[in-house]
Amino acid sequence: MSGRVSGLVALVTGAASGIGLATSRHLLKSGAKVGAIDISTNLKSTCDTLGKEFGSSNIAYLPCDVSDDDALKSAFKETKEQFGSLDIVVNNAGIFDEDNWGKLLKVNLQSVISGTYNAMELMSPDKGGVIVNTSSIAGLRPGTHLFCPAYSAAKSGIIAFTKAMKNNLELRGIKIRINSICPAGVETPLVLEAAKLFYSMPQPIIDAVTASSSTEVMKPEFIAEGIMELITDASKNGAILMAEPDKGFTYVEE
Ligand SMILES: NC(=O)C1=CN([C@@H]2O[C@H](COP(=O)(O)OP(=O)(O)OC[C@H]3O[C@@H](n4cnc5c(N)ncnc54)[C@H](O)[C@@H]3O)[C@@H](O)[C@H]2O)C=CC1
Ligand SMILES: CC/C=C\C[C@H](O)/C=C/C=C\C=C\C=C\C(=O)[C@@H](O)C/C=C\CCC(=O)O
Repeated sequence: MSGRVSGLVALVTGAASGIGLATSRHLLKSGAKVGAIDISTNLKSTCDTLGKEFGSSNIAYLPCDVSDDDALKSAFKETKEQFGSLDIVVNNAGIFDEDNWGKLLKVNLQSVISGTYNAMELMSPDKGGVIVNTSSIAGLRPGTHLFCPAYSAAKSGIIAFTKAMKNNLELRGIKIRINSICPAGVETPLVLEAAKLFYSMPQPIIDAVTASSSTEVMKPEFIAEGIMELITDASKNGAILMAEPDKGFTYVEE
């Protein structure tokens, strides 16, 4: 799968808000059909709004808890059944909840792994496809994200999984590309949760994080542009794309 997304079928998790919503909108604007997965009650109104703008036959409303493997598999199958194929998957849903780290690992890491296996099962062996997994700069720099160790572990896990799976797919001759995006702070409800925890930390932690990380936030639409690049640029496979307010987009060197 490379180049234009017009006429292709995409599935986005966490589609009701923030980066997932901006990415779904970008895909629809570019002519793709989108299976929109989210646990939020806002998903219905989000799909209605997107349907009015881009055509209701181009969006599938798929309420689902991504940490429930069976429910996630059904939602993936439903997308293929409704639209006839599955070409693009953005495993993006996530939470910021250090206290509930068991749940965090399921939502932020397990669902990315199960989403990837679902995609591999449903994408066409001839046409192939592309998967983008939303990690975080916290996954690349866990040592500076000392206010959220479990979140950082989940996001590091996504990067390791993406790199290993890229080699796995390539060596088996499977025509699926897999990439990951690693944003720093993005203006969404999730970063407000992060800020709440961050400002409750002891002063030495606040000082250490502030000294090492940007306090600026980016717009979700900017991150969606990076995800679209990872989807459409056929040369990107196993790519880890960082997005930072001061530097913009940079790829992690191998
Ligand atoms: N906002 C930020 O600063 C950054 C966010 N990220 C990552 O980007 C991804 C998207 O987050 P944002 O757009 O920022 O947050 P958001 O809170 O705006 O969107 C996350 C979406 O995921 C959904 N979701 C949560 N748990 C779910 C579950 N169990 N099943 C299905 N859907 C579920 C939520 O309902 C929400 O619509 C996450 O993986 C997050 O970790 C990465 C780096 C920075
Ligand atoms: C931690 C909250 C981030 C921004 C809120 C506010 O705009 C300013 C906070 C002041 C200083 C802290 C900045 C720390 C930033 C980071 O460490 C970023 O990488 C964002 C961290 C977590 C958000 C979720 C994520 O990166 O995946």
